[in-house]
Order: sequence, then C-alpha cells, then structure tokens
Amino acid sequence: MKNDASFDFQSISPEIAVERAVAELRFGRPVVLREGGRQIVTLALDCVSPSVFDQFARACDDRHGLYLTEERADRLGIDSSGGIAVPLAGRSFEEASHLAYTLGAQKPESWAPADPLVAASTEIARLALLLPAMVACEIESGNGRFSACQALDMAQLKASNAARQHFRQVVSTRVPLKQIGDADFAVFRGGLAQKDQIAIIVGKPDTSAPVPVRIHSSCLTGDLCGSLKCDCGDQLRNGLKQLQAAGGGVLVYLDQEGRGTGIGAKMRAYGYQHQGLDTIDADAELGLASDHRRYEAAAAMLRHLGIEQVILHTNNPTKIDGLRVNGIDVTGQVGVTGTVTRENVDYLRTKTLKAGHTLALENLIAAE
Ligand SMILES: Nc1nc2c(ncn2[C@@H]2O[C@H](COP(=O)(O)OP(=O)(O)OP(=O)(O)O)[C@@H](O)[C@H]2O)c(=O)[nH]1
Ligand SMILES: [Zn+2]
Repeated sequence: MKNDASFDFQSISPEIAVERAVAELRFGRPVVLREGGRQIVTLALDCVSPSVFDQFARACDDRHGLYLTEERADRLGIDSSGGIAVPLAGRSFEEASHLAYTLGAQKPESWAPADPLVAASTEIARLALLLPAMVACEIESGNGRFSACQALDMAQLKASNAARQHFRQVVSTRVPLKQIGDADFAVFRGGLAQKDQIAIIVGKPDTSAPVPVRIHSSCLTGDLCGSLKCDCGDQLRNGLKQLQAAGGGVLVYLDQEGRGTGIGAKMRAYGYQHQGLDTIDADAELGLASDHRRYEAAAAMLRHLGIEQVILHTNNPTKIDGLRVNGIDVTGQVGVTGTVTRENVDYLRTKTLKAGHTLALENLIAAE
C-alpha cells in the first residue's frame, strides 16, 4: 500500500484520477483524455441515455465518431489493427447501439482506422465494466463545453497500473465449510478497481515448498446459483477439496465475473449464445476480447501470504502465464474438473479448442 504520508490532500495519485474517470463513465458522463498537446472527449455508449447521446453530439458539433474494437470490427467483416472509428454525424443513439453491439448488424458504409488515444480510453470502460464502444471527439484546448468533466492524462492512465499490485490484508477469519470443514478467509483491499478480494486458506500450507493454489474467477451464475451452462460451481467446490487432499493450500477467489467483463456483459453474451454463438464469438460480438482477466492481484495476495512458488490447480494456461509474469513461480499444474452437462459441453469444448484449456473432454464425457 502507499505510504499514507504521501497523501497531501492537494494532489491526487494516478489511480485516484482513473477511479474518478471510471465513476464518471458509469454515470454516463464524458471523460477527457489528454496526451501530448491533444485531447479527446469520450463517452461509453453502454452507459448513456439517448438524450445525453444527442446532447454530446451537439457539444461536439456533430464531429463525433463511434470507436469499435478490433473484435467488433472483425464481426462486422472489417479487418483492422487497433479498431475502427465510424462517423456518427446524423446517426441516432439506436443506430449507434445497433452498430456497436447488435448481432447481425451490417458493415458500416464508411469507417477509418481508430485514433489510438480513443482506443486507449476503452481501458477506462473496461475498469468500469462497460462495453468498449466509445463515442468520442477530438477537442481543442480551451473548449469550455466539457470543463466540468473529469480529465485524465495518458501518463496517469499508464502510471495507475502500478496500483494493481498494492494490496493490504484487512482481516482473516475462520469460516466452517460444508465440504472441507474450517478454512480461513483472508480479505485483501486495494488494487485499481478497489474491490475486496479473498484468499481462502485451507489447512496450514507449508510455504517453504510449492503451495497448492487455485485461482478461481467469480461466476455468480455457476458458483452461487448452480447454473448448468458452465463448470464453475463444481470447480470451486472440487478445487477446495483438492487443496485439502493435497495437505492444504490457498484458493484465491477473484472478483472477475465473466472473464473480467462483468455480469452485464456476460448476460448479454449469454443472450447471443442462446442464438447459437460460442462463448468467445459472443463476447467478440460485444467488442470484447476472449479473456480480460489480470493476475496482479492474485500474485500480490499470494506474496502477502508468504507464497512465491505454487502448484496451480487449473486447466487454463493463461492463468499460469498470468502468475508467472507477475513473479510467482508455477512449478506444477493439476487439472480441476466438474460435471459435463448437456448445457455446458459446447462451452467446455470451445475452451479447449479456442482458449487452449488442457481438458481431456472426451475422456470426461466417456467417464459419465
Ligand atoms: N464472458 C463470459 N464469461 C463466462 C462465461 N461462462 C463463464 N464465464 C466466466 O468465466 C470465468 C471462469 O472462471 P474459472 O473457472 O476460474 O476459469 P477458467 O478460465 O475456466 O479456468 P480453470 O477453471 O482454472 O481451468 C468466470 O469469470 C465466469 O464468470 C461466458 O459464457 N462468457
Ligand atoms: Zn461459470
């Protein structure tokens, strides 16, 4: 955590500036992003009302454009690197939304490669758990029409990344669990999105040797409600049992619903899955990449617990890489499976085929 003495009440840190911008976007207000001598003003389409959209168009003198990510552009049949900008002059909120997220939308008549500064603003939308469809416009310095909007420098956005690793433990308390008995729930606070994150400590792991660890991303539908569409609930409970059987370990439960996209995006993606898209293409239709999760928080929490070496319980190679780039030594991997159901088999197959999950799916199906 930052040394409290560094807060002088007269300036703000990069991460506070970013958090404020995130809050503004979620209120449906524009954010100004600056780099060098340039500045753009941007709104997340996902979070504005039609009247604010029209008001923004007027304030931009109709020079505003719609930024679409590379994934969304690709779904519209446009090959781009870094996304595209579609001019919005004369277009309604409904037309813009159709272009940004609707299944089966037509390729726009005109578009241009995206401004990298606008593309960078999707990072704020991502932290705000909003879809990365940005309505944006370049503005001159001295333009007073957006003077009350939160402004952010690109340098602050980049510098805020360091905060992703700043965590402190708030509390650790015993909780009796149905399947494995007592476990300690250690709550950590900090990071960039300032959410509380949890490490569930099973038994008394020996931190002088590689510790069995599961990194589990939250899944409200699966973990909590027993949804048959995924294997998350089983993996959560089986993961805890595996850690106990291994003589103790840690399950890091990360607030990363929908592979880091949030419950709103995940439910929208489920809607497209009901229309036949797989889990990756459904996210791409919303402009999202195949996985938005980050592992700085997990690595920082493990280090707080004195853990530098782990045996990771996962089928997902991205989690192994994610821990390694954040300084945790992954010395081994153990798979974690759940029940294959009629409803989740396609999801599991897509994870193995498109996301490289090491899951022997056909063996699992044959064993049931
Ligand atoms: N966007 C999106 N997220 C989903 C979908 N189904 C499940 N999820 C999310 O996917 C994540 C799955 O988390 P985990 O089980 O920890 O991770 P995993 O990538 O399956 O890897 P391992 O379980 O470790 O093998 C959770 O954040 C779920 O909310 C989906 O169809 N779309
Ligand atoms: Zn799930």
